[in-house]
Amino acid sequence: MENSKALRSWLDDLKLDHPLVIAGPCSAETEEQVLKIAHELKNSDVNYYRAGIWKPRTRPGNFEGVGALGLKWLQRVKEETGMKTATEVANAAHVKLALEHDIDLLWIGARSTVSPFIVQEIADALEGTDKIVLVKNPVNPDLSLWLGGIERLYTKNIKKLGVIHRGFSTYEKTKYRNIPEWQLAIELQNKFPDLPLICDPSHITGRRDMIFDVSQTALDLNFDGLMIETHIDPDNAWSDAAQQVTPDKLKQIMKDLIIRKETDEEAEYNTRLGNLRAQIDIIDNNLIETLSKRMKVSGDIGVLKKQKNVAVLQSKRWNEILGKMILEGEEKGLSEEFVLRIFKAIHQESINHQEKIING
Ligand SMILES: O=C(O)C(=O)C[C@]1(C(=O)O)C=C[C@@H](O)C=C1
Repeated sequence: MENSKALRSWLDDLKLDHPLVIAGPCSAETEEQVLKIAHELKNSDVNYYRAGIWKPRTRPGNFEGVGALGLKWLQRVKEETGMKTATEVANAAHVKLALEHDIDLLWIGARSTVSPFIVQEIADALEGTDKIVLVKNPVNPDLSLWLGGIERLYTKNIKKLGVIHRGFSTYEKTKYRNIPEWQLAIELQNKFPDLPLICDPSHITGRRDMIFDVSQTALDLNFDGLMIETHIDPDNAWSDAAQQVTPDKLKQIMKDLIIRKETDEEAEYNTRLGNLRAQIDIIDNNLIETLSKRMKVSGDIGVLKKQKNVAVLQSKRWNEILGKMILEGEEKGLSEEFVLRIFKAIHQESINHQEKIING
């Protein structure tokens, strides 16, 4: 699959003057709940009304969705409010039912994207559809697997495609439910600049008080839209209560978000930007120069260690360096997380370099 302008034509055809918004409850619970939220969202920026009908839960015994019955409720939403509808599908049977109920947008969840068998089954069932199909990232940060999902759909002549970034699972405790790893989304944009890219801040944060900030970051990174879980009574939602917002809160978020343009043609802006970018170019060259010098010294240490038969990894020395650099970084306004990432990468490269020397 190659990038092409045609990939974003379904989005362009909507002629929106704001980011695409997909909102609605995590799960359809009752007909009344689904309709009540929908009516609250009717005259807002929401383009697609979402509701989970089949819910993949981490452990059995939790609410697993109302099933096909909920699709009828979504049909009523469309009839009564005019909003288009969206739901998650996870197998061929779901696809069949969703198409029979004229759901406008289907998405493949993170736990399905990890399995090429499931994605293929869904792609086969959707062959040639003119519905919009979005693929959430797999739970693990694997860009090829994510794009593989899109390619399986594309090969089945499904042309209204897009991706949803919902963050990645991690064993580490972080402030996020699923860490954003924005770098992956940036890489994806580099490969497929015209593939519509939606952010799901609800699953990234797992907490409603962080949704605005993550949404703003997404827009600053040129995302095309947002999927935000919205519930009339979030605290008493049957699933993912902590991350849902009320319809009023959603409207406020949409109002407060700043939408920035991709670039500006004004001459003074471009001159100043050009000057600053020239500075960045020089600094980047110096960084490479410095890193290469460091690697040469590391190589000399490797030669020395080889002569004396000493192990490559020296944890005590390494921890001293890390501690010092974190403090140094802090003084210079660099976050601990950033310093750790950079120096871990440098250390790994230094080890690889010495390994080659010692075993060469
Ligand atoms: O100090 C050493 O012994 C080195 O080999 C250098 C270095 C580094 O790159 O800073 C590399 C590997 C060791 O684990 C510790 C530090």
